[in-house]
Amino acid sequence: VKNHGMASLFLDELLKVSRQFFALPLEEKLKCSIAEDFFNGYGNAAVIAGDHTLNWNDRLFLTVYPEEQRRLQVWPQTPLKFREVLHEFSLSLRKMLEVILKAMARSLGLKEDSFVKEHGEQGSIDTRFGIYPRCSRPDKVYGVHPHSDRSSITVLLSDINVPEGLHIQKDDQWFKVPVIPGALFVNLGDFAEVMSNGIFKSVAHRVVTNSERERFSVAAFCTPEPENEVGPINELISSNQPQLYKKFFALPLEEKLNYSAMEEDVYSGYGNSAVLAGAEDKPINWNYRLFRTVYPEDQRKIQFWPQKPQKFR
Ligand SMILES: O=C(O)CCC(=O)C(=O)O
Ligand SMILES: [Fe+2]
Repeated sequence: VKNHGMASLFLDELLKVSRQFFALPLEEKLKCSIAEDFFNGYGNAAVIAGDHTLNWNDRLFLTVYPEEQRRLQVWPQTPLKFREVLHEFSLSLRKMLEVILKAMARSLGLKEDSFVKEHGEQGSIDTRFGIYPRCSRPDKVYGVHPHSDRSSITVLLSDINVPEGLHIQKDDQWFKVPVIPGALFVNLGDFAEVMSNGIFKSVAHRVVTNSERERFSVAAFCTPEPENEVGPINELISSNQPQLYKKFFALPLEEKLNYSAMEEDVYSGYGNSAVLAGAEDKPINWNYRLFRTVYPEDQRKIQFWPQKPQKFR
């Protein structure tokens, strides 16, 4: 995407503060270590060996929107301009997100604000600053494994000094994403696929490593409000286009009960959270939930994972 309202000089500045942050001594970076939410902050991507190739990068995650969810205690104080630049980036991202969601809706003949509404005013924007160090065995090691993003859209700024890094998959083939100075790359994520009832595809992508130069990137993941159980827009469901994605919590109770919490493992499963009345001034919990252990993989109880909606697993 070009003409996104962010000047080239500003994007250069964004990559510059990112480079400067990662160039700090480790003790300095560790001041921004992952916060108590296990998400915001500095850390490296999980390196899970086994028979998998590794992820080879360092990253700094910072939620920028809604503003009250910022955890400023892990926002870098050096370089000095970091916070200001990130704040400005967040304002531009908000505008860009709205323009893109509206354009996506129009392109499907929907009311302009269909996706904006599904997304909600308080949808989150999480930024991820990443560095992929030089790697002597690019044949063995990914920067990031093939995956799709959980976002509705992801906005990506790539290092203009490194012509190759990100690949996307189409028709079982991998394609290099070109790096165009001044442009941003927009990836559709899982929520775009769900909202559009499968018309938009959540694109599989990966990052390869490089033995010659390190690479930087800044990604911004835009995700619907967590309280919204997002589903396909009604107008996109018809007899020709059956609903591909259902809302788990909207399923009939009998169906949800197929995934009830299990006696031998009360943690994994669907059920409502304990309503502990007791002391009169304590509020009670009022929600439904489905717990499943996902890792380690050999502890998954796959027989109790929902088979509907089809994409759940
Ligand atoms: O660094 C990139 O080019 C993309 C990273 C990515 O796909 C991710 O963090 O989800
Ligand atoms: Fe991604």
